[in-house]
Amino acid sequence: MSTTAETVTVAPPGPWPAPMAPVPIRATVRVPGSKSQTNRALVLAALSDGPSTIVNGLDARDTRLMRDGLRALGVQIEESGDSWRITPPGAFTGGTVDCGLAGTVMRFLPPLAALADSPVAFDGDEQAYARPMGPLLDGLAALGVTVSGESLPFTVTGTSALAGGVVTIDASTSSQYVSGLLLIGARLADGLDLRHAGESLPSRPHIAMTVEMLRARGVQIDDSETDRWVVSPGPIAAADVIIEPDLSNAAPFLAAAAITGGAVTVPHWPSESNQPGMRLPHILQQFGADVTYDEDGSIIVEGTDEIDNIEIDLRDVSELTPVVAALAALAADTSHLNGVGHIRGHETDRLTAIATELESLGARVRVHHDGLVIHPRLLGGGTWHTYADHRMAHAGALLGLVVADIVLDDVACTDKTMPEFVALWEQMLADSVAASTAEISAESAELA
Ligand SMILES: O=C(O)C1=C[C@@H](OP(=O)(O)O)[C@@H](O)[C@H](O)C1
Ligand SMILES: C=C(OP(=O)(O)O)C(=O)O
Repeated sequence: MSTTAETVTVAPPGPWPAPMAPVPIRATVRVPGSKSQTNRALVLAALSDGPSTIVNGLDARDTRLMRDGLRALGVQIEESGDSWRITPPGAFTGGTVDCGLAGTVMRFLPPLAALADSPVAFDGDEQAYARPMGPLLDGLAALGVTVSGESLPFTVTGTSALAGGVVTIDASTSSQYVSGLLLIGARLADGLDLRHAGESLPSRPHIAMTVEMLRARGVQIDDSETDRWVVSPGPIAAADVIIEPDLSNAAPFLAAAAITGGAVTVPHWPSESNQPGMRLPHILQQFGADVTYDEDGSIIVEGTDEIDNIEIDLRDVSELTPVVAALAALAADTSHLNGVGHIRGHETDRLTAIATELESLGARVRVHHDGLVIHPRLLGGGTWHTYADHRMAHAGALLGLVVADIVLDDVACTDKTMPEFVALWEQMLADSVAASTAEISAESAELA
């Protein structure tokens, strides 16, 4: 039997004892659709010249907030199973948008609000007030939009007739400012000539994803110069799209095979994608796992008897950091995770959260301006705080497979991008036990 997203339920709030793996993990896990693609597809559909359909869109808190936010701006969204029909309004209306803790909502919807015919008020979870917004809001102000506030909560008062032109921002704290502005670039009278001037730019594959999805809808973008994107004015064509599985959300499942000497298969692994999870096969190989693909397009990760330490720059794929850090805490020697200073502004300050939680289990961790140095030690059980961060929950669950008595203080935060996480995880364990039992029975039958 394979573990699927359709047959599962959302985890209740409260403590969750992370189950240990009684046998090597061996399962097939179908992960739901990509958060990043879904929320881009929704925004692009709202900006398009006609109705669009999204199939296999992720149904989770971040994409619910996006759908509700778009509805507040006048967009019509009809949901029928895993097929959503999005009809853009004649003009975006004013209203109130709840961003929750979703970076894609707080960074992609203010530019749309700048096109609305009346003010749009943005709010979110209290924890989201700490997430950086300044460069995006300054970029909107440079376009002639009135913005009150520098972080959540704030109000955007735009006009449906923005001129556009040259805008320079410092996107070193999030690539999402660039993506958010690019999404509306074609709708500005003179288009958009967006430049990044700052220390360094994280998550470039996510910007490439934005550019690719805009181009697929007929938008012309010149990105031949580093850190500059020139978007020509013009219509954004409606399009019907199928969303890929969320490869970053496959990370804890694939890593489960790596740390237990098992084998996990994830179907529908794309041969090409701008999702950061495309780096996972290489990362898991660096940790010592074997990676193969079958003829049906599934990836298979198999653990070996060792977990190697690694030195890695995760700047492009920083959302993988919590799971990579958990693997590093189980490795043979010290690992260096670099290029991720900006994840202090993710769902929580992830550098501090990872260091605090790993140290509480017995590891030694040094936080520096740009990342983490993780010294593995014999780990013991304890409370693993998730800080409302879905990927901290993934990391804690992963460690719990091989370290006894880890209890996650709250696993309901996985609802942010994968409400099925606990059900999929528990099914993965049940499937592994069933696979081992079947193997033992087959061996006994052969011997008899
Ligand atoms: O555009 C996107 O969909 C995302 C961009 C990245 O943000 P940062 O550039 O802030 O890291 C990534 O970490 C986040 O999970 C999703
Ligand atoms: C950083 C993340 O999310 P967000 O889209 O809220 O920035 C993440 O999912 O790891």
